[in-house]
Amino acid sequence: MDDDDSAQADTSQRVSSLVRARQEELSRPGTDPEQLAAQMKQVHEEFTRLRMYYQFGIDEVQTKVNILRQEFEQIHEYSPIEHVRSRLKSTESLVEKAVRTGGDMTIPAIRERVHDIAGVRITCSFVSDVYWIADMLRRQPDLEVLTTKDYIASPKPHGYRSLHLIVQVPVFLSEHTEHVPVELQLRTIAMDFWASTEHKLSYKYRRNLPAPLRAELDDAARVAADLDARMERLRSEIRPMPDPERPARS
Ligand SMILES: Nc1nc2c(ncn2[C@@H]2O[C@H](COP(=O)(O)OP(=O)(O)OP(=O)(O)O)[C@@H](O)[C@H]2O)c(=O)[nH]1
Ligand SMILES: Nc1ncnc2c1ncn2[C@@H]1O[C@H](COP(=O)(O)OP(=O)(O)OP(=O)(O)O)[C@@H](O)[C@H]1O
Repeated sequence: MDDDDSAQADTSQRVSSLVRARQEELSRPGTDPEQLAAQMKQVHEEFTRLRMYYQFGIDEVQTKVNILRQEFEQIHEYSPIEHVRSRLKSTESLVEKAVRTGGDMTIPAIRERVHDIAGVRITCSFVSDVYWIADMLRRQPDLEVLTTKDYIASPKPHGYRSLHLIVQVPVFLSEHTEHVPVELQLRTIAMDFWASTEHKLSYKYRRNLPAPLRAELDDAARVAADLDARMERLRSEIRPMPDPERPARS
């Protein structure tokens, strides 16, 4: 078994033991089997509904980003958006994070403390485009920005850089409106390259990277930041930043 397999087996084991604990709790002497079955069905339904709402939240945000992207590509002949990727957190990863962060294992309590169940990642070529796109989204009246974490202005100690927004989007359902938080990660290609490599290494070494690898990554983070600064200087040759004081031409 290699490291990846054993990390996966470890998570699966933790999820199964959680389910077992829940089953044991429900099947204590005196528990009515019909009541037990009804409770298990209810848990399953709650999880299915939760995942559906968050997928709709992703769809809403992704539509907004795609509209901006197409407008730029078709009308302005320049798009600050290079790639868009979305993901709905897997049940396994959600349960693992819910356990890791501590607290009640009820759906409302998990929703309260895990804010990245729905995620959209936007990759740009240039740092100024990251902030430009974030401002465009911030100005949309139906998107409420709940939190902003600027790891570009203040990188994490190991070198991670990105702009994170938790935005809340309304999802209009048949009988009610669900306000769904979506984690938006905005970053440059260089930041994305670094983060995806660091993520793969952290996963392989279960977040305990050997010191030489950590040092190599720290250095790579500095090179990536330097590349972003150099590319930013070239950006003005491609397209000047719009003047926020001047209204756009229709
Ligand atoms: N590769 C990589 N990704 C990171 C790092 N730090 C944050 N991220 C990504 O950004 C997400 C949110 O990170 P934070 O803003 O630190 O969020 P948090 O709620 O304080 O902490 P998390 O428990 O990591 O979600 C993570 O789930 C990762 O996808 C990092 O050092 N390396
Ligand atoms: N906001 C996001 N948008 C798009 N992809 C994301 C987002 N957040 C994480 N991902 C990607 O989804 C994959 C699965 O991530 P997963 O949800 O298991 O963990 P994580 O969010 O990176 O970490 P953690 O569970 O510790 O918060 C990874 O490749 C990760 O880079």
